[in-house]
Amino acid sequence: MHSGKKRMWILASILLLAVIGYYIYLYFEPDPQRISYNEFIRAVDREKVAKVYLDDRDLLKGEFKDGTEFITDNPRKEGFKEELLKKGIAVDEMARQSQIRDTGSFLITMGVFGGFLYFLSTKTVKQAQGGMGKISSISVYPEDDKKVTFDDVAGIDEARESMKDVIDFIRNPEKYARYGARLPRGIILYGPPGTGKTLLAKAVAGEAGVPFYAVSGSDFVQVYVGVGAGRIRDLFRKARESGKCVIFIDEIDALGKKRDRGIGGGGNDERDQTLNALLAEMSGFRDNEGIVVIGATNRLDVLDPALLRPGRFDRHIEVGLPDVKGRYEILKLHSRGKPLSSDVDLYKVAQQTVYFSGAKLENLMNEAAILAAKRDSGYIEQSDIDKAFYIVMAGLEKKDRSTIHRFDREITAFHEAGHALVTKLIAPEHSVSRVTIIPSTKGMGGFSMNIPPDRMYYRKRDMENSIKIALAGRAAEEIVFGQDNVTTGASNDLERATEVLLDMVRRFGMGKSSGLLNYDVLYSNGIRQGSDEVLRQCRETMDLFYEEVKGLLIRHRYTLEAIAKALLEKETLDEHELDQVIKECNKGRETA
Ligand SMILES: Nc1ncnc2c1ncn2[C@@H]1O[C@H](COP(=O)(O)OP(=O)(O)OP(=O)(O)O)[C@@H](O)[C@H]1O
Ligand SMILES: [Zn+2]
Repeated sequence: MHSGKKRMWILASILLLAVIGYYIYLYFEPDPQRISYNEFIRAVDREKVAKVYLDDRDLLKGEFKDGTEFITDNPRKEGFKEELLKKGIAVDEMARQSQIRDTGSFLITMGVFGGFLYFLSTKTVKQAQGGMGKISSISVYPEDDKKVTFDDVAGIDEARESMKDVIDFIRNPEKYARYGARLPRGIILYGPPGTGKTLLAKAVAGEAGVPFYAVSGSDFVQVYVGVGAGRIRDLFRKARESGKCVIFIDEIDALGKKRDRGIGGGGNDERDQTLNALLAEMSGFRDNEGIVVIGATNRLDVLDPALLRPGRFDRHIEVGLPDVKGRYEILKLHSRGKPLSSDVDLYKVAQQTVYFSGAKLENLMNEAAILAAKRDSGYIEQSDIDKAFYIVMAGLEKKDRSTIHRFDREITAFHEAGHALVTKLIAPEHSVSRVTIIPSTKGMGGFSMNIPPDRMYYRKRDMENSIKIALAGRAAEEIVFGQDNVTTGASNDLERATEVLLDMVRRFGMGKSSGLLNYDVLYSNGIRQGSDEVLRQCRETMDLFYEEVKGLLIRHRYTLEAIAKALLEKETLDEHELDQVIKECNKGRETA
């Protein structure tokens, strides 16, 4: 929006200047003298006329050989042009000035021209934002919205510290040159979406007080060979003109993906050219230039090694999901300027938002603020944050719950009860901070918030448990409602379970018969034979786990039903309430 407005203003100023300029020109230009047709004929005979502008209007304009202009009546007769030409007079049928003279048509011309300019600029900006236009140049503007500093970045302290050096490099490149230090030219920030990579890059520019140029890698991948490379050169030329600066390339994997070494790995010419252009531009920096290129990607391991070599993007900084303390800091930051009621405990919110990225946390506080504003009671309360939590997790709560089929509610209750109960039984170190059957517009029936303890490494057991917990929803459905009544509600669960299992077998050497090989490495070297074995192993293990979970739930069916019943009643259970239900059941069993 911002830059669009700016463009409009620039456009308007150009038009205004052009109109003013035109009138000044009119004012100073001597009026051509009006001569009669006879005078004109005489002048022609005496070979005084150099040029005639011919069209089919009443008057025609011409130039004498001494450069002065005249106007006379246009005879509009056939053969007139030929007569003139025979006498050595130039005839111009484009009717240059006479047309432009006409201010109306002049304005139209300018309008069209301006519109064209405007069209061009919007188009290129769209491209910079991820469009797929095919114009060879790319427009980048240093972003001039509110300056971002390190104060705007919270909860990712390590990444922030690493970036502090970079600011000093940009500010004092001479200092480092004096010591013969090679400056980092390229830095890769990698980590999950929404963790603040863009924010961090912006903050570096903000702190160093230099312009920030942002593009996306996908803008450079074009259909036509050579276009992307041209754009890279454009970008760097622009950046160099401004001296010191930060160039940010989001989604750098789009142009620097590993080349496929597998069967038929011909590669992609266009992408290679673009990548080569980027590398060439980067090695073209002088060390004291103070230009730093920051690339961002979700995965470091997919990048072409050529990109990561020394002298290129040789600094790799992880920007991970924030831990509890980090989440707390981010929540505090995004509560600035928001009136929080005294019942809000941000630390508790931080505890309940495991796996939330900075972007999600920002979103959470924003949704809470919107809810509070709708209520208009002066403060954001804990209940607003709770509601916002569901909105962020699963889209808006469905307004009209009465329309939900009773059967749906029941099956959801058992599904979620299954997840919760199996967690409590096999992985008591997890906390189950919420279980709910409140449906969402995104179609998720309900969910349970399952928080594994923060650990550096995960044991095989932990991974197996997370698979079993994921399978428990479907298992509960099957036990209670029968095999024919299981629902599609488990699709996310199965996806997650499959991912974990595949990782175990393929990457971590945890499969029973698949050995310690890393199958990703095998595949990327063109060895494909193992995949049947991996698949067989995965299926076998999954079936085994599923039977195990079913057995577990059958043995604890009484508790399962109790949890489901409590869910149907209250819709949401927190950890304490869940523990309470389970305890009651155990007591009942002992006395019975
Ligand atoms: N560490 C953080 N501290 C404060 N705010 C954050 C943080 N991380 C994310 N945010 C908020 O989320 C928004 C989006 O983050 P940003 O665009 O920087 O993420 P990203 O890692 O670049 O994501 P993507 O990989 O999707 O491009 C930021 O503008 C900010 O409001
Ligand atoms: Zn589930």
